[in-house]
Amino acid sequence: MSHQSDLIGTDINAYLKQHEQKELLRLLTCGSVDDGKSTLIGRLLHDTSMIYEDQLAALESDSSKVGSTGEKLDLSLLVDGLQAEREQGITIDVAYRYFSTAKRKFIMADTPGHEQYTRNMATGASNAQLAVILIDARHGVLTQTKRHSFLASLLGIKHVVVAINKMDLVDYSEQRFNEIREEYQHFCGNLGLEDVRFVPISALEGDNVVYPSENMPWFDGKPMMQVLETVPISHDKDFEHFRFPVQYVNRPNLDFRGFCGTIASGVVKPDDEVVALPSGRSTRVDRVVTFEGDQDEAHIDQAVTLTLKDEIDVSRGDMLVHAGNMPEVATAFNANVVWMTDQPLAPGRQYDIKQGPRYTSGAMRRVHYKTDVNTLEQQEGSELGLNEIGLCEFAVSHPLAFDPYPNCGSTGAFIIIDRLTNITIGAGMIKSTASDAEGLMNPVTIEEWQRRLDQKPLVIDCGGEAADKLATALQRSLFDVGKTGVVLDNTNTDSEEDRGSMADVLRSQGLIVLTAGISGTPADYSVSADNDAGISKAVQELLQTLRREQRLQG
Ligand SMILES: Nc1nc2c(ncn2[C@@H]2O[C@H](COP(=O)(O)OP(=O)(O)OP(=O)(O)O)[C@@H](O)[C@H]2O)c(=O)[nH]1
Repeated sequence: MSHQSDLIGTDINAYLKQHEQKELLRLLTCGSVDDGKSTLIGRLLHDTSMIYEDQLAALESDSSKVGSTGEKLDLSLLVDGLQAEREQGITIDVAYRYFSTAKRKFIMADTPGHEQYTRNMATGASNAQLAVILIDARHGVLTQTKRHSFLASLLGIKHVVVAINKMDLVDYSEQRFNEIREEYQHFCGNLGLEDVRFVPISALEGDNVVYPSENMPWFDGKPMMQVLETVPISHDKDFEHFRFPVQYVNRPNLDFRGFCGTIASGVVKPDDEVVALPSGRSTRVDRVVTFEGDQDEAHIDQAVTLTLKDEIDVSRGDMLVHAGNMPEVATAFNANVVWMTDQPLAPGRQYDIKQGPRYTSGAMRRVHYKTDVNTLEQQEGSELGLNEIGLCEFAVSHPLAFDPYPNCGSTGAFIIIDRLTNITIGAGMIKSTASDAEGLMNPVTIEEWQRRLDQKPLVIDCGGEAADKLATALQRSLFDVGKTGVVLDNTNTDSEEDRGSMADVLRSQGLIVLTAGISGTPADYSVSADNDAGISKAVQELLQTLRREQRLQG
């Protein structure tokens, strides 16, 4: 390789340490056919001297034989693996390229741009922090540009670099650059992209890719590589909301029981009060154990083992969170779904759902709307076909603890798996909790409910500021001990009288009815909470009361 740190020759350990500590940026490149994506990637690798000497020699020889750039190096030939696949018509996947500069490490996902590869782009984008959206300066903003930008916003990518390429073919015109920038800003206004930067480049000539362009003195921004090296990504991390999905319970002997996983967000310290979800049981952290020994603190992205002060029941897939800082917990939710297989996502069909280490089964209840990826218009529909995207409502058989996807990508995302083939057929991003009460009408869960109609009937009135959340938390805890609850909230019925009679009907069927902040329902129990900490306490107290009165076994 032409360039490398001098440290490699003198102190390899110091070099490795330095490399390990560099910040990692995951990025995605998207562009339409012939926008110059391959040339840009080749140019980035070439100008940062990330090409080995023998690769360079092969590139020179290939360029003279099959290149499309005359005398010049055809840098697009460097990344032709993907193109070769395409010519042969075999499955196009996401190609990942790894490179580094003195400042950062990069993992670049290179995805094909055509609409039929929407699912590939979703895969490549799923953990990207930045998207490079390529525009051909001659053509301006195209349908594909809009589709790529929509997907980037849907998948929660916070930083977008709009690279306006082939500036050499428009005489490096400032006016053309400004036109395209305004056009893009006009349509992306609705997408909620937080950080959008524009760079005029020529991938072929190397203008503003790694080095500032002498041909565009009017541009006072940074060349693309400098943007990639300096975009502030550490602020994107959430150190506030502690979420620890348990990946494995480590019990090497009778004296040690640790919960292993990677911290999805937030910070944890010994003695922190934590709640295990979905059970709602609370305790304190005893130790934060790592390969390097016990730590005083661990934070997002670190793989750790936590031990707890009390022997509470926590299994793989459960989540530990701080008391007073709870995620949503629900068996029904609304999520944006990208569908990735030929057989459509249809209501009522059973799928496996995997959210982090948690597996459950579930079904889609209804499509709220589908989004046309080209026009961004919302359309009606009852199913999602291959490469379609829509907001759908799901019901799952085990309560999931999650945050809305824009708040926490790790806990708000899930994949949908075909039960027979075990293949991932969809990707979902949770938007909000959906009403569990509607599950009563759902053919998928009715059997489950009938199986559980053995409990003594009761109605619990959940009041206070956090009535809805309290009802949902209680429902989840009841479900966990093998009972089924139904939440009646304001939206289910219009009048108090209707609510009263609906509660009676449900009760007569043996279901536990939870009413959230509504009056007029004769209740057996009344619980109240105003905040997350109150909810956890109220749930515990009610469960204890029900157990004491032998209305709830176990
Ligand atoms: N003049 C000029 N030509 C460019 C520039 N960037 C790329 N090209 C040319 O545009 C053509 C397409 O470039 P590629 O890099 O293969 O484009 P791509 O987007 O990767 O295309 P696909 O792989 O087909 O999706 C090639 O002939 C490139 O040499 C540029 O900045 N200026």
